[in-house]
Amino acid sequence: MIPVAEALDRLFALVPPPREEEAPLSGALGRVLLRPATALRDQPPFAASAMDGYALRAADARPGARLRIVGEAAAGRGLAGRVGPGEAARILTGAPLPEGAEAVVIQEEVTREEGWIALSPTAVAGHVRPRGNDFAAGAALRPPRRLSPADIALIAAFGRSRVAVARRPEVAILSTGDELVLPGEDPNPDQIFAANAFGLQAMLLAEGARPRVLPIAADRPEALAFALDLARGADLVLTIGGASVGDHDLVAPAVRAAGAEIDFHKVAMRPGKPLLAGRMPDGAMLLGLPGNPVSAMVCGAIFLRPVVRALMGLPAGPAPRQRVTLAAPLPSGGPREHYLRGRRAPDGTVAPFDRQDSSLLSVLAEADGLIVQPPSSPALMAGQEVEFVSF
Ligand SMILES: Nc1nc2c(c(=O)[nH]1)N[C@H]1C(S)=C(S)[C@@H](COP(=O)(O)OP(=O)(O)OC[C@H]3O[C@@H](n4cnc5c(N)ncnc54)[C@H](O)[C@@H]3O)O[C@H]1N2
Ligand code: MOO
Repeated sequence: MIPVAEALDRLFALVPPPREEEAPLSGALGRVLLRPATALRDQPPFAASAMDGYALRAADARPGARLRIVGEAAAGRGLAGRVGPGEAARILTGAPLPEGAEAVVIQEEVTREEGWIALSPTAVAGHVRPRGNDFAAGAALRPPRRLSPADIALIAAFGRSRVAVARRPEVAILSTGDELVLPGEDPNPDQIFAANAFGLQAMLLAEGARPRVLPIAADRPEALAFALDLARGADLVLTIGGASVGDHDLVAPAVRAAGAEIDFHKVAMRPGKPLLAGRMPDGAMLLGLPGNPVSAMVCGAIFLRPVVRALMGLPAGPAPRQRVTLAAPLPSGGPREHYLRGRRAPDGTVAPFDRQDSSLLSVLAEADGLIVQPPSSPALMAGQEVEFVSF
């Protein structure tokens, strides 16, 4: 058994460098930028009005001034002429400031007569956005960066329709076990519904990966060999179940028979001990998760998600942890790092659930995250600080 941190380092060592592709902006959300996205020109590309009103010379912006209207500047349709002394131009928000004009007075602060305006005593001139106010030509968003909706708006404003991002990794998900049927199927009395593949599929979708759920493989070497064949082409092969020491735990022998190199098998964590990692003969990463549903989801949060983030082009790093205060005591821990399902109270303290069995998805669904109790930890009292991996 190796410690969790070492297992994670060894997994990151198996992650191939991200593969680059060009994505249209409509397909860029949540992807990781691999090259700088740069602005084609200044924004705004001209001094622009921030308000609807009248453009004038700064020297004419005196309360009570009477100015002759010489034309109109609208967004997308500037005024060809110029604004001279004693003159003003009708201007609308986003329009280029006409030549000669230096400021804008909002329309609420003028009185209009045919062809003329008079500035009110309280009129204040201003309301101009200088050229390049938002960004200058050549301004860049730099990698690595997971693209947010705001980032995509900015890149569009840069004038770019495509961005260089990491390809979404394809993850083949293989559930194993004679006892499993798909939700919607009619199980025998000794069967259960396969749950883990769908929880992990959701986790992968949330990270931006492309999960591919394979048919469930029965506990027979031929069935596993066939299913592993179907996984070809994936960047990561994720198996579920069959990782432990039982008579029907066939995943390790099956992946070996398929030509995989196993890097490690067993991690000092609870739940999640029978974790398996390696590389398939075609170079794909291999991650074998334990079958117990909570074990699979905990390994998903602690190992799969960080690995997928690295495959997506983000820097390698563990699931973020926060320090939180325990709302209830914890008994002393065993030699494995313990990830206890916990609930956060409104005051920010975290309480472990009483029932921590690794088969309890009903508890996991109510949990806000995992309390991390280090290996061989003494009993902890309420009020003590612990690390917490938030969902
Ligand atoms: N003698 C020992 N027995 C076990 C050990 C051990 O060290 N010595 N480890 C235990 C631990 S810890 C775990 S975790 C489990 C994991 O074993 P496997 O990875 O081989 O998982 P399975 O035996 O295939 O299944 C365990 C459990 O989970 C259910 N399961 C499996 N796949 C799914 C799925 N896709 N959706 C929902 N539920 C699933 C399965 O029916 C079993 O109930 O081994 C312990 N045993
Ligand atoms: O490690 Mo198992 O994953 O404790 O239930």
